[in-house]
Amino acid sequence: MNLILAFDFSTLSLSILISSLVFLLCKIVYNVYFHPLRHIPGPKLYATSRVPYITNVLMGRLAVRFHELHEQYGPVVRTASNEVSFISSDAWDTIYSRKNSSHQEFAKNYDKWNETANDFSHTLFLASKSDHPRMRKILSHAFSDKMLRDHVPILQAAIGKFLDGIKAASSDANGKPYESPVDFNLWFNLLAFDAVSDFVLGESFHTLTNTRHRAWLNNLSKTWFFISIVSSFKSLIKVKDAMSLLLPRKLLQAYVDQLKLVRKTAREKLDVLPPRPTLMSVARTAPKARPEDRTKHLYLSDHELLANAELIVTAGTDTSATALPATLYLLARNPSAMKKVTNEIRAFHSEDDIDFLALNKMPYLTACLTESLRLYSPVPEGLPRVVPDAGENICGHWIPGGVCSLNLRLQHETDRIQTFCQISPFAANRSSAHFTSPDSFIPERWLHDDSDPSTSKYTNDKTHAFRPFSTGPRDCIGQNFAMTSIRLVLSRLLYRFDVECATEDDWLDQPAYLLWQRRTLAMRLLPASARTST
Ligand code: HEM
Repeated sequence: MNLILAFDFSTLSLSILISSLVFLLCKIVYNVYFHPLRHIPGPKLYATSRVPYITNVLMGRLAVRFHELHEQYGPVVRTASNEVSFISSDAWDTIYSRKNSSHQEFAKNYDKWNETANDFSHTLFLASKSDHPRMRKILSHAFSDKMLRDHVPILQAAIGKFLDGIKAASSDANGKPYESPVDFNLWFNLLAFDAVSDFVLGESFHTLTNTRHRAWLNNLSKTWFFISIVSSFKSLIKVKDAMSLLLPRKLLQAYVDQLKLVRKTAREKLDVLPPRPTLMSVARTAPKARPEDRTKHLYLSDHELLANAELIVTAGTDTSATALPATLYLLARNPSAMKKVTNEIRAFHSEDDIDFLALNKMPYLTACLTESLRLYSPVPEGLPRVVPDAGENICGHWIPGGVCSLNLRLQHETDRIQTFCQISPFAANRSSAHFTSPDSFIPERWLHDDSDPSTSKYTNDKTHAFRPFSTGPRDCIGQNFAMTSIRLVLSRLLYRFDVECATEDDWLDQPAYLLWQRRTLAMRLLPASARTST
């Protein structure tokens, strides 16, 4: 009897195993040879399933791998069974700017992102097609030119603390400055966090001068790592509460606690009229100033305002905190660019002259920052979108909307497997089809100076494919804030100090999990006078 049972059990297990393998094989054969995306160029391995894609996510190599695939297969590549990656300027317009046959927005993949972070579903970043325009309209008041100009003095005060902080950090045990390397990755992170939180909440966490909240910044980049992993798994298998299942409890707790701190501070600001406008106060008072908007539902609920305050502190900090060290590092590695930019900056009579308007007189600095955003886009990975159900023609390729698994007739909407498309800013910006010498730091390519023969070989660069802040209705709302603050920081830093790399390490070579996992950037600080300006 036992023998019969054992036989039955092993036969059953074997049958299940064989059927699963046959099913898997059929699925692979279907995906590669019969799937509607079968004509899209790309490696067969990537067409089989999402597994190769997720393997790259796990290794932190997704952006780099996309770049390699585009170099090999051209501007359109099938990167997973149901996903296609693009890099061209036309693709940016079709996917992100609604310049497509139906003028439809390609939706974000809400399933993938939801649950991955505290309350992001109530923010601009994950707002549905119907909620997004309302939120964006209200919050864009806070990113107006006037707001930005009014915020500059606050930013300048934070930059002053940053400059004092790095000088102190360069001191040896006896307090003698310029003796020890400074970790610019850390210091730029502190500055970005203090500056953005002051802009959003009207209160800085003073991490530049106080070590109390610094642990959070560390946790933040670790959290991007987990959000990236969890969201990729969610695209493979549907798991509920994936974040808390997969994230180590201690890390999840640290992250949630700190967001609570931002949330608590934001909540205290809800009904306080601050002495100067902040993002929260502007977003809060905009509908009151225009009562007619209430009828059009142009307001943010308290819950939405708090969730957005958290999002913007988080999104604004880590992106700016990547662009700053990357630009400084690239300048330090390229002495002729460093010399040109310091000459431009030090042409000002005094550091006090470097203000909002002065930035217009620094075209070479702007070109250096732009070139750094090209080489080392702070958001390197793809910005995935769902192809509308009716399908769309993207760059001459018909990309169908959701298809049914194994092409069986759809019985239920849930049988539909969505098709995704995306552009990875890193792959678009490093493409040899777009840029001459794509891996070199050449700020001159952005200057378009016809009288300078050294720039003429870059005139054919396809600069429209370069969109580090994305494009269309969901592009980066903080891009002017970022460009202004980064240039102010770098110009005052390079006015006061010379900076040199303290290691031979290639700092740009680091993994990315949604954002780059930045490591220590050790640099030597010297007084500016040590450098000749000719
Ligand atoms: C160099 C710095 C920055 C870069 C490269 C950058 C890049 C981007 C990109 C590519 C997106 C689109 C994401 C997507 O479509 O999935 C985005 C969205 C966003 N960014 Fe930035 N960002 C930067 C700085 C900032 C700053 C300083 C803030 C705020 C203070 C900010 C706030 C946001 C917000 C709220 C969104 C969502 C916008 C929406 O969905 O309407 N970013 N950013």
